[in-house]
Amino acid sequence: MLSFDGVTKRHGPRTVLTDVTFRALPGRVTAFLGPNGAGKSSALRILLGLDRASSGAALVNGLRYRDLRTPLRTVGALLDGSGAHGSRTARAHLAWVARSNGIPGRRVAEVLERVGLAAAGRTRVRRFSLGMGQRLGLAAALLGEPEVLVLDEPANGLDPAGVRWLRELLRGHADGGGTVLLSSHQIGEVAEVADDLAVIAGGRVVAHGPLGRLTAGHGSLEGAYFAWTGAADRGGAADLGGAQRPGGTGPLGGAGRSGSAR
Ligand SMILES: Nc1ncnc2c1ncn2[C@@H]1O[C@H](COP(=O)(O)OP(=O)(O)OP(=O)(O)O)[C@@H](O)[C@H]1O
Repeated sequence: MLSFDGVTKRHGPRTVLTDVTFRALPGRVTAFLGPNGAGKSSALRILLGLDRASSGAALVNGLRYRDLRTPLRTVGALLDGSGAHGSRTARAHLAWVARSNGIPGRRVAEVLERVGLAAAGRTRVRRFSLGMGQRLGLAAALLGEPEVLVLDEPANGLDPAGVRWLRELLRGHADGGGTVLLSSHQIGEVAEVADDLAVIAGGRVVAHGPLGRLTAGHGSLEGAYFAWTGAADRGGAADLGGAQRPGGTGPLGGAGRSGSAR
Protein backbone atom coordinates (compact mmCIF):
# COMPACT_ATOMS: atom_id res chain seq x y z
CA MET A 1 0.00 0.00 0.00
CA LEU A 2 1.08 3.56 -0.68
CA SER A 3 0.00 6.43 1.49
CA PHE A 4 0.36 10.17 1.23
CA ASP A 5 -0.51 11.81 4.48
CA GLY A 6 -0.61 15.60 4.58
CA VAL A 7 2.33 16.01 2.20
CA THR A 8 3.28 19.64 1.67
CA LYS A 9 6.28 20.72 -0.40
CA ARG A 10 7.73 24.21 -0.62
CA HIS A 11 10.48 25.39 -2.91
CA GLY A 12 11.55 28.67 -1.31
CA PRO A 13 8.48 30.89 -1.20
CA ARG A 14 6.59 28.62 -3.59
CA THR A 15 4.27 25.88 -2.33
CA VAL A 16 3.95 23.15 -4.99
CA LEU A 17 2.09 20.55 -2.88
CA THR A 18 -0.42 21.35 -0.16
CA ASP A 19 -1.62 18.70 2.30
CA VAL A 20 -1.68 15.89 -0.30
CA THR A 21 -3.52 12.94 1.24
CA PHE A 22 -4.63 9.72 -0.46
CA ARG A 23 -3.86 6.00 -0.61
CA ALA A 24 -3.19 3.45 -3.32
CA LEU A 25 -4.38 0.01 -2.26
CA PRO A 26 -3.28 -3.55 -3.12
CA GLY A 27 -5.31 -5.19 -5.87
CA ARG A 28 -6.18 -1.80 -7.38
CA VAL A 29 -4.84 0.41 -10.12
CA THR A 30 -4.82 3.96 -8.78
CA ALA A 31 -4.40 6.79 -11.27
CA PHE A 32 -2.82 10.02 -10.15
CA LEU A 33 -4.38 12.43 -12.59
CA GLY A 34 -3.84 16.13 -13.08
CA PRO A 35 -2.88 18.85 -15.53
CA ASN A 36 0.70 19.75 -16.44
CA GLY A 37 2.44 21.28 -13.48
CA ALA A 38 -0.17 20.06 -10.97
CA GLY A 39 2.45 18.38 -8.78
CA LYS A 40 2.28 14.70 -9.77
CA SER A 41 6.00 14.23 -10.33
CA SER A 42 6.84 16.25 -7.23
CA ALA A 43 4.67 13.94 -5.11
CA LEU A 44 6.13 10.78 -6.68
CA ARG A 45 9.69 12.03 -6.16
CA ILE A 46 8.95 12.45 -2.46
CA LEU A 47 7.38 8.97 -2.30
CA LEU A 48 10.49 7.48 -3.90
CA GLY A 49 12.92 9.26 -1.60
CA LEU A 50 14.30 11.54 -4.33
CA ASP A 51 13.09 14.64 -2.53
CA ARG A 52 11.89 15.48 0.96
CA ALA A 53 8.48 16.72 2.00
CA SER A 54 8.42 20.02 3.87
CA SER A 55 5.82 18.36 6.08
CA GLY A 56 3.72 15.20 6.06
CA ALA A 57 4.79 11.73 4.96
CA ALA A 58 4.63 9.55 1.87
CA LEU A 59 5.02 5.86 2.77
CA VAL A 60 5.44 2.52 1.02
CA ASN A 61 3.89 -0.26 3.09
CA GLY A 62 4.11 2.02 6.12
CA LEU A 63 7.78 2.91 5.64
CA ARG A 64 9.66 5.76 4.05
CA TYR A 65 11.40 4.65 0.86
CA ARG A 66 14.81 5.17 2.39
CA ASP A 67 13.91 2.83 5.27
CA LEU A 68 12.93 -0.07 2.97
CA ARG A 69 15.35 -2.96 3.40
CA THR A 70 15.13 -4.12 -0.21
CA PRO A 71 13.70 -1.18 -2.16
CA LEU A 72 13.69 -2.71 -5.66
CA ARG A 73 12.02 -5.85 -4.38
CA THR A 74 9.33 -3.75 -2.72
CA VAL A 75 8.62 -0.99 -5.20
CA GLY A 76 9.36 -0.79 -8.91
CA ALA A 77 9.44 2.75 -10.27
CA LEU A 78 9.49 4.43 -13.64
CA LEU A 79 10.28 8.14 -13.68
CA ASP A 80 11.62 10.05 -16.69
CA GLY A 81 12.32 7.14 -19.04
CA SER A 82 14.76 4.29 -18.61
CA GLY A 83 17.66 6.18 -17.02
CA ALA A 84 20.01 3.89 -18.95
CA HIS A 85 23.25 5.19 -20.48
CA GLY A 86 23.01 5.25 -24.28
CA SER A 87 26.22 3.30 -24.76
CA ARG A 88 24.91 0.31 -22.79
CA THR A 89 22.83 -2.50 -24.18
CA ALA A 90 19.44 -3.11 -22.60
CA ARG A 91 20.70 -6.40 -21.22
CA ALA A 92 23.85 -4.82 -19.72
CA HIS A 93 21.83 -2.03 -18.13
CA LEU A 94 19.39 -4.45 -16.50
CA ALA A 95 22.20 -6.79 -15.43
CA TRP A 96 23.88 -3.86 -13.69
CA VAL A 97 20.66 -2.85 -11.90
CA ALA A 98 20.06 -6.49 -10.89
CA ARG A 99 23.62 -7.00 -9.59
CA SER A 100 23.62 -3.81 -7.54
CA ASN A 101 20.35 -4.84 -5.87
CA GLY A 102 21.03 -8.51 -5.19
CA ILE A 103 18.53 -9.65 -7.83
CA PRO A 104 19.32 -12.92 -9.63
CA GLY A 105 20.71 -12.50 -13.16
CA ARG A 106 18.03 -14.79 -14.64
CA ARG A 107 15.50 -12.01 -14.08
CA VAL A 108 17.10 -9.95 -16.86
CA ALA A 109 15.94 -12.29 -19.65
CA GLU A 110 12.57 -12.72 -17.94
CA VAL A 111 11.79 -9.00 -17.79
CA LEU A 112 13.09 -8.35 -21.32
CA GLU A 113 10.63 -10.98 -22.49
CA ARG A 114 7.87 -9.55 -20.28
CA VAL A 115 8.16 -6.06 -21.82
CA GLY A 116 8.57 -7.24 -25.40
CA LEU A 117 12.26 -6.40 -25.72
CA ALA A 118 13.67 -9.94 -25.91
CA ALA A 119 14.94 -9.34 -29.45
CA ALA A 120 16.48 -5.98 -28.53
CA GLY A 121 18.48 -7.06 -25.49
CA ARG A 122 21.80 -6.59 -27.28
CA THR A 123 20.87 -3.27 -28.85
CA ARG A 124 22.51 -0.14 -27.47
CA VAL A 125 20.01 2.02 -25.67
CA ARG A 126 20.86 5.09 -27.78
CA ARG A 127 19.25 3.30 -30.74
CA PHE A 128 15.98 2.76 -28.87
CA SER A 129 12.79 4.59 -29.80
CA LEU A 130 10.94 6.52 -27.09
CA GLY A 131 8.54 3.61 -26.64
CA MET A 132 11.39 1.08 -26.36
CA GLY A 133 12.98 3.30 -23.72
CA GLN A 134 9.72 3.26 -21.76
CA ARG A 135 9.60 -0.52 -22.04
CA LEU A 136 13.17 -0.73 -20.75
CA GLY A 137 12.25 1.49 -17.82
CA LEU A 138 9.34 -0.82 -17.06
CA ALA A 139 11.65 -3.84 -17.30
CA ALA A 140 13.88 -2.28 -14.65
CA ALA A 141 10.83 -1.58 -12.48
CA LEU A 142 9.76 -5.23 -12.73
CA LEU A 143 13.23 -6.72 -12.08
CA GLY A 144 12.81 -7.23 -8.34
CA GLU A 145 9.26 -8.68 -8.68
CA PRO A 146 7.94 -5.84 -6.51
CA GLU A 147 4.47 -5.78 -5.05
CA VAL A 148 4.19 -2.04 -5.71
CA LEU A 149 4.58 -0.26 -9.05
CA VAL A 150 4.92 3.53 -9.22
CA LEU A 151 4.92 4.77 -12.80
CA ASP A 152 5.12 8.38 -13.96
CA GLU A 153 3.42 8.77 -17.36
CA PRO A 154 4.28 5.19 -18.42
CA ALA A 155 2.32 5.39 -21.69
CA ASN A 156 4.46 8.24 -23.06
CA GLY A 157 5.86 7.21 -26.42
CA LEU A 158 3.92 3.94 -26.64
CA ASP A 159 1.93 3.23 -29.79
CA PRO A 160 -1.70 2.03 -29.50
CA ALA A 161 -0.64 -1.62 -29.28
CA GLY A 162 1.89 -0.63 -26.62
CA VAL A 163 -0.75 1.26 -24.64
CA ARG A 164 -3.01 -1.79 -24.71
CA TRP A 165 -0.13 -4.02 -23.68
CA LEU A 166 0.71 -1.68 -20.79
CA ARG A 167 -2.92 -1.64 -19.66
CA GLU A 168 -2.97 -5.44 -19.54
CA LEU A 169 0.30 -5.53 -17.66
CA LEU A 170 -0.98 -3.11 -15.01
CA ARG A 171 -4.32 -4.90 -14.75
CA GLY A 172 -2.54 -8.23 -14.34
CA HIS A 173 -0.28 -6.82 -11.66
CA ALA A 174 -3.20 -5.48 -9.65
CA ASP A 175 -5.29 -8.62 -10.17
CA GLY A 176 -2.38 -10.59 -8.72
CA GLY A 177 -2.66 -8.52 -5.54
CA GLY A 178 -0.15 -5.81 -6.43
CA THR A 179 -0.47 -2.08 -5.89
CA VAL A 180 -0.23 0.16 -8.95
CA LEU A 181 0.04 3.95 -8.85
CA LEU A 182 0.31 5.59 -12.23
CA SER A 183 0.49 9.27 -12.89
CA SER A 184 -1.05 10.59 -16.05
CA HIS A 185 -2.59 13.59 -17.71
CA GLN A 186 -4.34 11.37 -20.28
CA ILE A 187 -7.99 11.04 -19.32
CA GLY A 188 -8.68 8.26 -21.85
CA GLU A 189 -5.81 6.13 -20.62
CA VAL A 190 -6.93 6.53 -17.03
CA ALA A 191 -10.60 5.80 -17.76
CA GLU A 192 -9.61 2.48 -19.33
CA VAL A 193 -7.41 1.15 -16.57
CA ALA A 194 -8.00 2.83 -13.21
CA ASP A 195 -10.00 1.43 -10.33
CA ASP A 196 -9.33 4.43 -8.13
CA LEU A 197 -8.43 8.02 -8.80
CA ALA A 198 -6.55 10.75 -7.04
CA VAL A 199 -6.96 14.00 -8.92
CA ILE A 200 -4.51 16.79 -8.24
CA ALA A 201 -4.70 20.39 -9.39
CA GLY A 202 -2.61 23.30 -8.23
CA GLY A 203 -0.77 21.02 -5.81
CA ARG A 204 -3.95 19.95 -3.97
CA VAL A 205 -5.93 16.72 -4.16
CA VAL A 206 -9.35 17.79 -5.40
CA ALA A 207 -10.94 14.34 -5.63
CA HIS A 208 -10.07 10.79 -4.70
CA GLY A 209 -11.85 7.49 -4.46
CA PRO A 210 -13.21 4.75 -6.72
CA LEU A 211 -13.51 5.86 -10.34
CA GLY A 212 -17.15 4.82 -10.78
CA ARG A 213 -18.29 6.60 -7.66
CA LEU A 214 -16.33 9.77 -8.41
CA THR A 215 -17.62 10.09 -11.95
CA ALA A 216 -21.25 9.26 -11.17
CA GLY A 217 -23.41 12.15 -12.24
CA HIS A 218 -20.84 13.59 -14.65
CA GLY A 219 -21.48 11.40 -17.66
CA SER A 220 -17.79 10.83 -18.19
CA LEU A 221 -14.45 11.08 -16.49
CA GLU A 222 -13.66 14.02 -18.75
CA GLY A 223 -16.69 15.93 -17.51
CA ALA A 224 -15.78 15.19 -13.92
CA TYR A 225 -12.12 16.12 -14.49
CA PHE A 226 -12.92 19.56 -15.83
CA ALA A 227 -15.40 20.18 -13.04
CA TRP A 228 -12.77 19.32 -10.42
CA THR A 229 -9.73 20.94 -11.97
CA GLY A 230 -11.59 23.98 -13.29
CA ALA A 231 -13.03 24.60 -9.87
CA ALA A 232 -9.63 24.12 -8.31
CA ASP A 233 -8.09 26.65 -10.72
CA ARG A 234 -10.58 29.18 -9.48
CA GLY A 235 -9.39 28.38 -6.01
CA GLY A 236 -12.87 27.37 -4.95
CA ALA A 237 -13.25 24.36 -2.75
CA ALA A 238 -16.88 25.35 -2.33
CA ASP A 239 -17.40 25.05 -6.09
CA LEU A 240 -16.62 21.39 -5.87
CA GLY A 241 -19.39 20.46 -3.52
CA GLY A 242 -21.93 19.60 -6.19
CA ALA A 243 -19.45 18.04 -8.54
CA GLN A 244 -19.92 14.51 -7.36
CA ARG A 245 -22.72 14.56 -4.89
CA PRO A 246 -24.53 11.73 -6.70
CA GLY A 247 -21.66 9.46 -5.72
CA GLY A 248 -21.97 10.49 -2.12
CA THR A 249 -18.52 11.98 -1.57
CA GLY A 250 -17.66 15.59 -2.29
CA PRO A 251 -14.18 15.71 -3.77
CA LEU A 252 -12.66 17.57 -0.91
CA GLY A 253 -14.66 15.54 1.54
CA GLY A 254 -13.26 12.50 -0.21
CA ALA A 255 -9.77 13.89 -0.05
CA GLY A 256 -10.07 14.21 3.68
CA ARG A 257 -10.84 10.55 4.12
CA SER A 258 -8.08 8.12 4.65
CA GLY A 259 -7.86 6.12 1.47
CA SER A 260 -10.28 5.03 -1.16
CA ALA A 261 -13.29 2.93 -0.44
CA ARG A 262 -13.21 -0.41 -2.20
N1 LIG B 1 12.89 22.31 -7.81
C1 LIG B 1 11.83 23.07 -8.02
N2 LIG B 1 11.84 24.39 -7.72
C2 LIG B 1 10.77 25.17 -7.92
N3 LIG B 1 9.59 24.73 -8.44
C3 LIG B 1 9.53 23.44 -8.77
C4 LIG B 1 10.62 22.54 -8.59
N4 LIG B 1 10.23 21.30 -9.03
C5 LIG B 1 8.96 21.44 -9.46
N5 LIG B 1 8.55 22.72 -9.32
C6 LIG B 1 7.24 23.25 -9.68
O1 LIG B 1 6.25 22.46 -9.07
C7 LIG B 1 5.09 22.40 -9.88
C8 LIG B 1 4.68 20.97 -10.05
O2 LIG B 1 5.57 20.32 -10.96
P1 LIG B 1 5.49 18.77 -11.28
O3 LIG B 1 6.59 18.46 -12.24
O4 LIG B 1 5.44 18.04 -10.02
O5 LIG B 1 4.08 18.69 -12.02
P2 LIG B 1 3.44 17.48 -12.84
O6 LIG B 1 2.04 17.38 -12.35
O7 LIG B 1 4.29 16.28 -12.75
O8 LIG B 1 3.44 18.06 -14.32
P3 LIG B 1 3.61 17.30 -15.75
O9 LIG B 1 2.33 16.57 -16.01
O10 LIG B 1 3.80 18.46 -16.68
O11 LIG B 1 4.81 16.43 -15.67
C9 LIG B 1 5.42 23.10 -11.20
O12 LIG B 1 4.88 24.40 -11.17
C10 LIG B 1 6.93 23.17 -11.18
O13 LIG B 1 7.39 24.30 -11.86
